[in-house]
Amino acid sequence: MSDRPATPTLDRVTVPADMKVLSDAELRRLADELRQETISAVSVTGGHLGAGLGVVELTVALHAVFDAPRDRIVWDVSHQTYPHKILTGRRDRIRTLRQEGGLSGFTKRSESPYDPFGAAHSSTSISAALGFAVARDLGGAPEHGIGDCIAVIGDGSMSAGMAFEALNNAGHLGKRLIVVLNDNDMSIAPPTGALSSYLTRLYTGAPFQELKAAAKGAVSLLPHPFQEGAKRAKEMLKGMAIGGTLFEELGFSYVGPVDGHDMEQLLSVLRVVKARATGPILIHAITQKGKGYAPAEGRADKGHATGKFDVVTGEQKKAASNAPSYTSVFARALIQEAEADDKIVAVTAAMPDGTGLNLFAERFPKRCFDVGIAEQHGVTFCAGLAAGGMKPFCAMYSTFLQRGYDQVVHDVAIQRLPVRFAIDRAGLVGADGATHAGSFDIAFLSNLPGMVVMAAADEAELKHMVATAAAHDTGPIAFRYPRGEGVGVQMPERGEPLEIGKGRVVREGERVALLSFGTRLEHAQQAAENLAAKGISCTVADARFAKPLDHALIRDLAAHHEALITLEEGAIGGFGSHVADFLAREGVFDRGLKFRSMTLPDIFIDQASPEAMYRIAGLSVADIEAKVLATLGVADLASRRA
Ligand SMILES: Cc1ncc(C[n+]2csc(CCOP(=O)(O)OP(=O)(O)O)c2C)c(N)n1
Ligand SMILES: CC(=O)[C@@H](O)[C@H](O)COP(=O)(O)O
Ligand SMILES: [Mg+2]
Repeated sequence: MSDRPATPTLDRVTVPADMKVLSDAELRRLADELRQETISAVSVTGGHLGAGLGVVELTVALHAVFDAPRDRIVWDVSHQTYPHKILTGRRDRIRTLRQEGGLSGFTKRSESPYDPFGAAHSSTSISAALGFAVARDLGGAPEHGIGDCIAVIGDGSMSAGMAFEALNNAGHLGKRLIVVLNDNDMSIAPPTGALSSYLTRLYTGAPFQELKAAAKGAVSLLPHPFQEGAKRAKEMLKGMAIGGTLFEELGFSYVGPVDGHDMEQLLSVLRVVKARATGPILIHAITQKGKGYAPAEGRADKGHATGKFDVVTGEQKKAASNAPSYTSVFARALIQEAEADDKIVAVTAAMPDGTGLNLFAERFPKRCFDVGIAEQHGVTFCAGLAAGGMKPFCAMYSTFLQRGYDQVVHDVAIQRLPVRFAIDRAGLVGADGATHAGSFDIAFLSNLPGMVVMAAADEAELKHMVATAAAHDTGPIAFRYPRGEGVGVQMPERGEPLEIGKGRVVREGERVALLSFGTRLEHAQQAAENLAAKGISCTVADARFAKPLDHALIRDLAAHHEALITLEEGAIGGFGSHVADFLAREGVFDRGLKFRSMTLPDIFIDQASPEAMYRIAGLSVADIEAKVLATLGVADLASRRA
């Protein structure tokens, strides 16, 4: 008969308090079951798999030793928190991850008291945990108090400036603060940079190997009662500390490296740290991304993110599409331009695959730079490259470019340097939700003097915009395009530079002008078609530029239509606002033009399918039709939305 209990250990744990009665052996079993449950859940939802699998033991050990939610465990990025969610009262909803109305794929304060801080962008955890520690010492949260403050940060996220700003401040303040460096030697892609090499040296150096072996040997020699106890842990900890690390120079005690999959080691070290830490302490845990699931371990990205998959084979279920992705169109167009111009270089901040620059790097390894998770540096690095006579394409997701905004203003725009911003994931992105939506770039770029801001209406337009950016040497220029596949239009052989500040009319009509900026054009055309069937004739135009605006086109549309409606997949304050401002200055409203702008609403939209998000945003075809009808005051103002 097996000595395995009939009830899985995981079924006995709803919240971390349930783990306090488990033995170390049971905690080990819990970790195994948690790993299987994580794989099973992600197989039906899709999402971030590899990072969570790599921290299963760490998650169990942290919750076993510390007392969340009083102790604040702050997960960096938080794409690795599915196991944490399962152990903190959310197992019954774990198969709703990243779906509309379901659990977020990241930590979220409104979702659970066990998520003390929301994240999704990287490298914020040490700052936030330090904030909690200082609040604790100043008597914040008097109802329940604040206990230990723990940041769990990956090696990739540690490369960002923000993480070092926080270490610098924490080392100076000297508060009791625990940082767990979860080092799996991976970012989304293999990590680049000198810090990554340094971390690798810390755990591959001979002294560590000897210490690790010694610690392991010591465990088996100890009498049984000590094996799970603090005494052995204390000894182990003493043996494993290596002096003189960068972290110690910054004022942290450094513990490690520890094997982040060895529950014995983890529990021992965490218990001692809990019992003895006085100031800031960094625990260096070595883990493996995708651990325990062969298909993830075997993939180049270690199962970083996945669609729904078959658990047995690891095979992903893919939606069929004939159109190329915008990302791949951008990458191929840039390669074409770079073949003709050796001054073109490309920069990514740790997103080579996501931005398509992996393809560029294969073709031009010396002209492609992955700067790590360092958007601020990436932007200013591009400014330097441009000042030095190169033609840099700074390829970033809209949401991550937010982090480099001061650099866009101060280092690029004010100096009028010709940095080309290729802005991927512009607009709503689906399952990653509000943290990853590219909502603000039109607004935050279009208000900068001298900046050219374009949006591609389809993949052919994107190709032309890459060519336009390559040819534009007199100042900064940006072009935005969304996540996912293009419209399926005929692709030109080569991109042709567009005339700066010139839009185009794609459908001639009479009563209403729909002026679109970006990929809403397809929906505007569909709405115009539907409205034509109802006897309402619409002109549809593609603005192409939010800056400079095509004044002649806008004047013409305003002069010859009863109503003008702008469309964009961006927050208020962007294209529509600039058009409205222009029309107001021209006095057009005084002459009775009916003007409306359709933008993203003034809310953060949670995760959902892209279609649902457009519905929530009020930017679907039906919404456009309803807006036209309501603007004209036509009887069938069926929709409540308009
Ligand atoms: C500011 C910012 N830039 C880029 C990203 C995209 N991103 C998400 S996870 C990740 C890799 C993080 O690596 P690491 O911290 O080592 O965690 P791991 O996935 O290896 O567990 C990146 C680049 C992000 N979330 N935030
Ligand atoms: C956690 C994170 O920031 C990335 O993994 C992001 O989810 C990638 O998004 P894409 O799938 O759009 O590349
Ligand atoms: Mg990592």
